[in-house]
Amino acid sequence: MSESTTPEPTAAGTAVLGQTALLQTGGLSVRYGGVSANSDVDIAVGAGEIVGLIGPNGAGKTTFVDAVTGFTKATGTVTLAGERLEKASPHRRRRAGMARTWQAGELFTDLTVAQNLAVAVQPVGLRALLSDVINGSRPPAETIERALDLVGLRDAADQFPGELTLGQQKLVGVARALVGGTRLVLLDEPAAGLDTHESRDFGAELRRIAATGIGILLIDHDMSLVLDVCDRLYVLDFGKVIASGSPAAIQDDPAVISAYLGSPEVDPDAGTESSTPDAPEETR
Ligand SMILES: Nc1ncnc2c1ncn2[C@@H]1O[C@H](COP(=O)(O)OP(=O)(O)OP(=O)(O)O)[C@@H](O)[C@H]1O
Repeated sequence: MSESTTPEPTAAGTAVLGQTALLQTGGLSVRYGGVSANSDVDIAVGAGEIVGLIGPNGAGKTTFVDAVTGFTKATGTVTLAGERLEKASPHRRRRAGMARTWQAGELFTDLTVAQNLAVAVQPVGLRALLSDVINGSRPPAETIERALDLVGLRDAADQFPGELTLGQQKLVGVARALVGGTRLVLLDEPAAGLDTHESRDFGAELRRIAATGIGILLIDHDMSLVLDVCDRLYVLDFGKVIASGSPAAIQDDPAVISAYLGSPEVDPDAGTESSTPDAPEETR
């Protein structure tokens, strides 16, 4: 039982969503020694919404995912569908319906797609191991099929990752996080390495997943994917949210252009170190 059952959605979260958020963080903060990796981060994701989290390298995006999913020590609140989870273990948060992908989320090349998903949901611990030995290892077939359905890859269940396109392999990575009643998925650079065409297809699949009611938090440096597919964006810089809003509003926000969109990483023509506050169009 959590100590408090009262969610405390921030004004920002409720105002934007006009509904109770699926995920709501309140004042989430993480310190690594002298570094404030996340500082009072309030982020909301609604059911069926794709929310982007962008920012320069080292801004604290992965730290935020680690803090929400319980993989790093944080202060502040994490509420999923009204349930306070900031004190819960990563395992309990997973069971409550939140799942994540990892930046280096490679698939097992000698396992089939279905087996890659089954491995991801194998329960851990001695009791689970004993039950596996007694009952035989039976992957939950319907759950796996459903997750593959969500990413449009049901027919690929018996194929090996090497037989799939890179875009399909990335979707298998997403499917692994969708197994077993996931309501909110946090995707950490899931489209890394995809070309423009693959990235567009990948974005279309994300939209299909969100249309089923799953909330998605998307971290990616591929700005055309993020601007195209997200309903709303948050921008982190030095661990703090410096802006939030629609993709159109974010593209025109001078603070964002200065901190991120005007950087050479996104716009190689924008110069070296300095930002280009006057040139938001060039960042598209
Ligand atoms: N385990 C850790 N121990 C100490 N410092 C860390 C740790 N993880 C991250 N940091 C620091 O916290 C800050 C935020 O890092 P984080 O990886 O969250 O940024 P990011 O926005 O995800 O970056 P990128 O876009 O490069 O993935 C950085 O200064 C980083 O060096």
